[in-house]
Formats: sequence, C-alpha cells, structure tokens
Amino acid sequence: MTDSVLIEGLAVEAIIGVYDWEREVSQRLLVDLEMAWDNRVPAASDNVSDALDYALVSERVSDYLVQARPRLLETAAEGIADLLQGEFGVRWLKLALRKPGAVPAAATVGVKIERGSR
Ligand SMILES: Nc1nc2c(c(=O)[nH]1)N=C([C@H](O)[C@@H](O)CO)CN2
Repeated sequence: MTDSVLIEGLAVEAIIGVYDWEREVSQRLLVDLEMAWDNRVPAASDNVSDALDYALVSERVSDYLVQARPRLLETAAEGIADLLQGEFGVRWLKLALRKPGAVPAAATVGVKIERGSR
C-alpha cells in the first residue's frame, strides 16, 4: 500500500532550543509530513471520518509543539511520530522538522525521520 496523506510547510511558533535565550521566545518551525494511509476507503465512502484528516492532524501537531517546549528538534520530531502512530493509527510516516531562523547563514536547518512500516 503506497497511498499517503501529506502536510507540507505547516508553520508553528513554539519555544524550542538548547540556549537560555531560546527558552524565552517563540521561534518558527516548519513541519512536512508524509503519512501512509489507505485512501481507497475514504475514496469509496466520500466520508472524512474514513480519511486521515489532515486538518485534525495539523491542529494536533501544532498543539503538541507549543505545549512540549522541547530543547532539540530530534525530541520534537520523535514526539510527533509517537502521537501520530499512537493517536491516529498511522503505520508509517516520514517527517521533516525545520527551524529556518536557527542558523542565519543557512537557508534552513532541521531533521528528518522515518518511522514504522507500510
Ligand atoms: N541536531 C541539532 N542541532 C542543534 C539543535 C537541534 O535541535 N538539533 N539545536 C540547536 C540550538 O537550539 C540552535 O537552534 C540555536 O541556534 C543547536 N544545534
């Protein structure tokens, strides 16, 4: 099964970072997600309750990032993967988490993970 649901460029303002000053201000994070899902089921029913609802997932991921206040991008990425697998039943996902303001000389920096199996 190779179907997916996508979320690209989800922008979240959250407290994240290892330095003292980063614990005081919100910084922009960008989330890209590819999540395995059998899209034939919602296609047949035309019912969003059979779909992996990208609006609900976007809201949950944003809330998580705001509340978790992690130091590392790696910690945040792992937390998002856990909640997608545990709460939404996503079997496989690929996630990129970017922090575009972190290194001024770089266009962006970030981490990428892949969890689960299709
Ligand atoms: N691999 C990582 N390296 C760094 C991270 C991170 O989350 N993962 N974080 C920082 C600082 O918080 C940085 O963003 C401040 O500019 C440094 N390296």
